[in-house]
Amino acid sequence: MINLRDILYVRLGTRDLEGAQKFCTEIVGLQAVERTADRLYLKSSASHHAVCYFQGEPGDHTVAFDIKDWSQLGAALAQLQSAGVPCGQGTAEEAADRHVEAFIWFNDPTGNRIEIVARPHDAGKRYFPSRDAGITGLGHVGLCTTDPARDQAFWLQHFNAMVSDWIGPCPLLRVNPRHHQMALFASQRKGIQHINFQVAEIDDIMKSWYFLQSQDIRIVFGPGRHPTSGGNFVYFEGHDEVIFEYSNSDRHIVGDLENYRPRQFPLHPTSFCMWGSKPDIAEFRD
Ligand SMILES: CC(C)c1ccc(C(=O)O)c(O)c1O
Ligand SMILES: [Fe+2]
Repeated sequence: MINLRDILYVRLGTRDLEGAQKFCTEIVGLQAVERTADRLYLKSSASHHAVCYFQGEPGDHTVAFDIKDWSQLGAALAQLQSAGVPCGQGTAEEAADRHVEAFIWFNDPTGNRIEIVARPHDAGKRYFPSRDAGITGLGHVGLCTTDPARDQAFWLQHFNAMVSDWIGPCPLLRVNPRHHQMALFASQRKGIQHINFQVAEIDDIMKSWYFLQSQDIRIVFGPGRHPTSGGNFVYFEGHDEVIFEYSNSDRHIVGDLENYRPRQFPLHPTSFCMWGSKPDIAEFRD
């Protein structure tokens, strides 16, 4: 069993680093901490970064988690190798690029690239954005899956992942008490469907909703409230058509875990939003 602690960063390929920087700083409210000819690092908390854009193909996505016990990184790689999972160890140069001491990578059954990180670097400077979106940190990703049941079984077999709730066949998975760090999202493709940043309160959601409209940003869902995590939310389309979500989900799964039963919500609009907002998101329309 590989014990993960939390989601740490995402890496996104882009052909337009300048556009990514403008959108993420001026619209999303992330802080650019480092920029080179082919890299852009953006932070949302005390961690060195939550998002790294690299010069490359849009759609080339990676999600990273940190491991609870860094001394178990080698054992994690051995477990994945013996199970026949495509995987490998990052080089020292690749680790430096990620601002971590060490990492391994693997592909999930859909083909999503996931990294497991040991001793990620924190930053000496606190998060200080130019736009106050109320962000408190990276919350979760919506990760595309071509077979939700298969990929759920993969995550439950190898990791400390647990199902918090299902919407239709799609599980909301957690590796710590927060409601979810990953929402497996039925799709025909691999990659990240949305990136969630947690914000402090509902006022931040509504203030951003007005702000995003004033900037002609396409709102694709919300404002609304998820019955699953309980979070208020707004989703909007960003650079390279990646969708961003702000939410203030405060549901934690704690207490008598032996008897916790994930709730099964039907594949119906009310399961996505209890206020009646309708998503304008490709995967929902298919
Ligand atoms: C629409 C997606 C899959 C979704 C559903 C529920 C929650 C939540 O409970 O917070 C999300 O964050 C989602 O992104
Ligand atoms: Fe989400």
